[in-house]
Amino acid sequence: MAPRTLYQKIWDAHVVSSREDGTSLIYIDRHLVHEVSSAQAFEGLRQAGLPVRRTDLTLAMPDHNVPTTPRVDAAGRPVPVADPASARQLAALEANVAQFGVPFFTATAPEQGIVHVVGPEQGFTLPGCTLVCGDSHTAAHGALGALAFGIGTTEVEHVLATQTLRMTRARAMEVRVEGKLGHGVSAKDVILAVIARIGVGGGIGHVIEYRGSTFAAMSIEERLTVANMSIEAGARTGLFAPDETAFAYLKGRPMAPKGEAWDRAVAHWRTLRTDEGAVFDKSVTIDAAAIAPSVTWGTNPEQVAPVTGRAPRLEDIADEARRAAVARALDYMGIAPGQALAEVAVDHVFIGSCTNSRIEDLRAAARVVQGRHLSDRIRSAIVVPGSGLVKRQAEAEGLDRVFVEAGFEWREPGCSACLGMNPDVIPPGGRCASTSNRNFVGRQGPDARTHLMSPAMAAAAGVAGRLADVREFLGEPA
Ligand SMILES: CC(C)[C@H](C(=O)O)[C@@H](O)C(=O)O
Ligand code: SF4
Repeated sequence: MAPRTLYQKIWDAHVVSSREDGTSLIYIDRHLVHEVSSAQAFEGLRQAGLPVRRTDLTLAMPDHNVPTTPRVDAAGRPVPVADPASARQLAALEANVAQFGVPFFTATAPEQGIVHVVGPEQGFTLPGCTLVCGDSHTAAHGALGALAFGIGTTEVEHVLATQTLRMTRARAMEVRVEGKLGHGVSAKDVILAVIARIGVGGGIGHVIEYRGSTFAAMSIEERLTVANMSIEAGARTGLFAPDETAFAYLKGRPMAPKGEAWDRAVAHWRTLRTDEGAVFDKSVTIDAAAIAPSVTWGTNPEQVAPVTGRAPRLEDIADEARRAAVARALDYMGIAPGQALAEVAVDHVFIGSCTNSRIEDLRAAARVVQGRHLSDRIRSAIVVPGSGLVKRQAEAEGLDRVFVEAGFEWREPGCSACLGMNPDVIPPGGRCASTSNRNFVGRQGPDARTHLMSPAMAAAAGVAGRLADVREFLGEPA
């Protein structure tokens, strides 16, 4: 057989049938469900009189709309959700999972959290599986070697009913990063550098495989950050070949295989790598040493620069359309062309989202704020763990105290200020140092301004009251 990429191998293993028109029916091994993209899908099943075909391969939880303030009162009673639209959507999910028998973590379950944090954490996400969710950041699960796609509500219904999905084959792209990352440089800086290089359309039509020594040295949590943002480069999804790091991460997780089944699974997972000589349709290589702690200055994730740098000067941009787009972005962001980024004052901090709300993210942020306090300029600063288990772990390590003593609020798990679908909204004109993945116009609230960065950088921005270089807050490199 001709040498194949990892993507081809997982795809080939899941084709149920192929059509002349180039589409294939793909078997889906795992389906994550949240409240925003599932209501119509369940309604469709109801109308067609269909059950959920494989409830055992489906897992649901609320994440987008749940408030991140306490969910039970002092007497242990659930606190009602104030926003009527959110309350309706959350109630609909609860009713649907009950009617169709779908496994469910309620808003007060210790395991509840953002689907993309909970899936890997529970061992629901496994190497070589196909995984879907009605959510664009499903690409995250590629960190464990799952072929993971964000899908629309109609497709959610199709998967619920049939456990299959009709898809066209993508092209394969290789993104290589080689070498050791510099002091204070995180996985978030790496994926922002990748997007800066290939552009927000650079991955269109492709599945990205992340390769090279820098990625091989990353933990699963760091890989989750990288794979998560594949979609921000336009890619269909992102993938890492599962390795010893992935197996060690998964071993003993509640939903991972056990005993002999584990040994068989690992033996299979070891075959899941791109063969020598397999050809990628596109390939880029980035030198790890060239990546700096970075912040976005604009309104898409490719508009990013080292924090020591400046916003672009319009006269340096030859292309007229690009110049106009940059001018519009800077105008929205309230940043002058050529302005030094470290001069930009910040008034909100958000540490959370499926990109950066895992335990390692919280540790990295806590390391920066330990013994320090938020600047007087900061109007709101929240830390939102990605799941109840992350929250509990952080509390066991005393990280909640570190954040609270520094002036942060310590919250319940959910999507929170990543997008304005719940009470955690940045006010108009507010400027937020955010560990999320999208800095689009109005993403965190109408007229709110978002600067994407790593957890350590967001912590540094909170302490400084401006965009700040985390290296000034860390000790000398070890
Ligand atoms: C609400 C949901 C469907 C949406 C998505 O598809 O990604 C959200 O998670 C986002 O990040 O914008
Ligand atoms: S945390 Fe943000 S990006 Fe992730 S699923 Fe929620 S809203 Fe989407």
